[in-house]
Amino acid sequence: MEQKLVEWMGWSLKTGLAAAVYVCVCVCVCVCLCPGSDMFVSSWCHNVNLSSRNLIIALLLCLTLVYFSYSFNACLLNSISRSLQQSNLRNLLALPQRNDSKAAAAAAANLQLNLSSLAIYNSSTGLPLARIDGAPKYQLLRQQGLRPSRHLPDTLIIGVKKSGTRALLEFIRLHPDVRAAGSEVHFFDRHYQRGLRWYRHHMPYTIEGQITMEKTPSYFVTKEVPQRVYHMNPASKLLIVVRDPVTRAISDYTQAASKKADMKRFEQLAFINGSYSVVDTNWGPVKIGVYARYLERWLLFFPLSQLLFISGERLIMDPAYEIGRVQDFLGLKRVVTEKHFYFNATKGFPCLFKSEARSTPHCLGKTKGRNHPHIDANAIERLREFYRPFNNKFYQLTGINFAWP
Ligand SMILES: Nc1ncnc2c1ncn2[C@@H]1O[C@H](COP(=O)(O)OS(=O)(=O)O)[C@@H](OP(=O)(O)O)[C@H]1O
Repeated sequence: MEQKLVEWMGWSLKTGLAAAVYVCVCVCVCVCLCPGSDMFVSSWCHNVNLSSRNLIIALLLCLTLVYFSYSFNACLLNSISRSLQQSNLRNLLALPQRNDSKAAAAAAANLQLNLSSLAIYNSSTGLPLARIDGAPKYQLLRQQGLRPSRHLPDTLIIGVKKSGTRALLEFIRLHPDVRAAGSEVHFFDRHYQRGLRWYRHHMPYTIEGQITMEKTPSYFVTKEVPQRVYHMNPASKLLIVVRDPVTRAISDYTQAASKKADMKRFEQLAFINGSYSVVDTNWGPVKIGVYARYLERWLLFFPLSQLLFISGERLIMDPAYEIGRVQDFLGLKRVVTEKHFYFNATKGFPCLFKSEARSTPHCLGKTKGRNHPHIDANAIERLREFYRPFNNKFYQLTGINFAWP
């Protein structure tokens, strides 16, 4: 709608200016040709002889004719070319009917044309209206009458940090009906005061029928977030990747240690007083693993049916299985299957044959799937003991036994 208005304004301005210039020229010429006119130009005009005046009148008539025939033909050609483009696109996408946007999205994705960014152009001025990331499919779909626009997310990957949230996002966004914000937006925990308009602006362009997704793992553990998400959309779908809390804590620590050279050992930070008897439940990497505690807050606002729990361990062992569950949960056709994945023995993780961003086989970045430091087996055992009752509570709340040791 906004775009239409801008296009219309551009067109009116252009036409208005042309008309104004044209009227000015006509008025000047008429004043010149009017015998006995006492306007300020008349003295100059009286110097023009009669045959020249006739010539000027003929010229003016010709100009008027050219102007009108140009406007008419431009209009005609425009509408012919638009209908040709539309029928070409329909053939290209083999759409069953004009408004079948889901089929359009899927077919367009099958075109597999890769451009990292593209601009939407104003059809009359030729100037870019907005830059969008995506592929030429959006330009084609726009010509088809399906205008890409930004929407607030319908689905959020809310956590849990270091459980495989990036892998989940990269895998699910292979689906042509899923479009996701590339980086973590942190709207509900850090930027909430900026408002929903700001948030929407950080979302990718989608067409009707596509799901908008965002992942920020800290949402799961931030107190205010469940209520805020509920206020945005009580029907939001929430994806939660969980992993054995002990491995998760070590992964969290490994990431922190990679940024700080003089970081204490994991065992020193996870326990109070240097012995393995008292677990430091205030230390972030340990605290986050008490999943049941955070889940209870979410369940105050959302029914279990709107939450899907994904096993971080299974996402590594059998990504197609977990992605299959996610597609079912989101009401999507199972498009992402085992054909999309291969196991990279060097990395030790599943990788992708191709994705929206790259058409060659690739793995997640080097910050995903790091080598963990050696941790004392007694410390690990003590932590397992600590988490056991919380894990059982979590199994009870979710109705899933993740079988963590
Ligand atoms: N396919 C694939 N490739 C690489 N890594 C994978 C994959 N699937 C899951 N994982 C696990 O994801 C862990 C990182 O989790 P997150 O993406 O949630 O981390 S973050 O919270 O966004 O920082 C990461 O943790 P670390 O092994 O500690 O690096 C991985 O174990």
